[in-house]
Amino acid sequence: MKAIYLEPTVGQYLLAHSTLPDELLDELAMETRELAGEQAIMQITPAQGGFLTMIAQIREARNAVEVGTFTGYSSICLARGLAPGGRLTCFDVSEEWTTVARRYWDEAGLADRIELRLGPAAIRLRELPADPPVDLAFIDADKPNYPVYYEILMSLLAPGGVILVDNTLGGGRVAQPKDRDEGVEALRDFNDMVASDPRTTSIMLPMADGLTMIRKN
Ligand SMILES: C[S@@+](CC[C@H](N)C(=O)[O-])C[C@H]1O[C@@H](n2cnc3c(N)ncnc32)[C@H](O)[C@@H]1O
Repeated sequence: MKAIYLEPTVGQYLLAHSTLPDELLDELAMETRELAGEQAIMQITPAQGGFLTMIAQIREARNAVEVGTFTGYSSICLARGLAPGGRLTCFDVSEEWTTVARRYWDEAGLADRIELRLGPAAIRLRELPADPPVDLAFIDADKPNYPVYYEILMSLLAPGGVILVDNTLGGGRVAQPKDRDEGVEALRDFNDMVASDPRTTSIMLPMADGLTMIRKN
């Protein structure tokens, strides 16, 4: 989703003063628009992509997890930031979209670092071993299951490990108490739960549609 809290000119200025996505990511974004039409909005923004790579680099991530892969943009950004020998495990229900992701992992030379597990993530995440612990996770799938993904990942996360969660502002609707839409309420409950979790420190960033960054103490 686009940056909804910034003037477009300011958004363009920020991007022009950040490391830009390479041709492969631009090509993937273009192909996703052609294949997925309006659904292409599910893809993270270039600024978020750069941020994911940087967090993975700073964290020196060796065991990363992604919930919600779609055509692969965010997974490529995460995998590029992994420490040498690091691995990314991706979860998604869609064979159709992840076939595109697999092709781009090959093109990016990342296929040996990424494993895809197809199926409902609420079930498949539970198959992950506790050892080695997860040091970085990105949640960007079906919103009603965010609390489930969060709890499973918290149980697998190393101390100092980081979880990033996308779309936590729900188009800004979470901040409008009169909006009682079921999906908005669920997101609001999730945000309240994260903010009051004594096991973590967290910050909500106004990046794209809201990106929450959570660190396990
Ligand atoms: C917002 S898109 C992910 C976008 C991706 N991070 C990117 O940057 O391109 C959400 C993805 O979650 C997947 N998804 C939806 N429900 C799911 C579930 N129950 N378990 C696993 N994946 C699911 C969808 O198939 C879709 O590919």
